Amino acid sequence: MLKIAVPNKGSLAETAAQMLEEAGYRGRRDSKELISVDARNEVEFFYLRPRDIATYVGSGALDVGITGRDLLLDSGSPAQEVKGLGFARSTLRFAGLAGRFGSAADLAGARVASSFTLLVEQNLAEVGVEAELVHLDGAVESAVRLGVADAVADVVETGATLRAQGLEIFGEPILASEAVLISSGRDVPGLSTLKRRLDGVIVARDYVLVDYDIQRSHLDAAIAVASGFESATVSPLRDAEWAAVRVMVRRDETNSIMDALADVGARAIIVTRIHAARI
Ligand SMILES: Nc1ncnc2c1ncn2[C@@H]1O[C@H](COP(=O)(O)OP(=O)(O)OP(=O)(O)O)[C@@H](O)[C@H]1O
Ligand SMILES: O=P(O)(O)OC[C@H]1O[C@H](OP(=O)(O)OP(=O)(O)O)[C@H](O)[C@@H]1O
Ligand SMILES: [Mg+2]
Repeated sequence: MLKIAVPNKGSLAETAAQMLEEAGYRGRRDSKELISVDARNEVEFFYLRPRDIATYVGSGALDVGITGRDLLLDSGSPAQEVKGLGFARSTLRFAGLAGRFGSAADLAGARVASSFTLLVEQNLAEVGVEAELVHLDGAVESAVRLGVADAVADVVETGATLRAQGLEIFGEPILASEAVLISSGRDVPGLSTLKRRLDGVIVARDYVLVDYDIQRSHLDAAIAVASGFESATVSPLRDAEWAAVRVMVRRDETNSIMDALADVGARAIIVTRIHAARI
């Protein structure tokens, strides 16, 4: 059985569990369960703290897992990133009181609080800066106000949490992170199926189908707006001057593409969600 580590709480947990369900696996029914078996798919799920998942997978105790790229790299575990899963996107950034620091070089001799001390140490070593690291578990943005650090290195999505504490980002990003599928590096039965299924889930989440009718004389202009994943499906209509077109487009581009299609003469533009996909 393929042994899969899944985040049991925090911002990764819900979407990770949802993606596995959408991929056809049956996860736990009760949030108190730590292990659950999906006999039909021959997989066993282990619900663990996101920060510990790379340790379990890297040791070979479990075959694969879902965690954050930042957590994987900060763990120092030999587990390998298999693929990005496109959610929990964030960056690890330095921040300090407005105007206090201009770049990482200004951190020499300063106290830097973070939950990602290994990543920060490596980053500072690369730029040749020696600073004192203060390891904190979370709510790192409070460290400056409370006087335990001069600067922080923390996860930033919108930046709202930093701003609320009067902090400002400085320097280059330390890391761009997202949820990732990781593996122990062994090629185990069921892994390629899991990968393929997750690819399908990502496509179904990120793309929609757009159908429209267009006069053949405007077809090239419309295809130039959206050419499809491989190539657009073009079907004849009863009126030989018209064609029906179907393309996959990125969900976040849907409205701008619909506008551009309408501008080149497309009519009856219809957008449909994709339930499942194998690409
Ligand atoms: N606001 C956010 N936006 C996007 N990704 C985030 C955000 N906060 C945390 N992450 C990502 O989620 C992962 C951290 O998950 P984890 O469950 O350990 O922390 P958490 O969601 O902050 O929960 P906790 O309450 O235990 O701190 C990391 O990969 C991190 O980059
Ligand atoms: O840039 P923003 O959109 O504000 O999001 C970033 C914040 O979200 C997470 O915090 P969380 O709420 O998980 O608390 P934590 O610090 O205790 O982990 C992260 O640690 C940042 O603090
Ligand atoms: Mg957090």
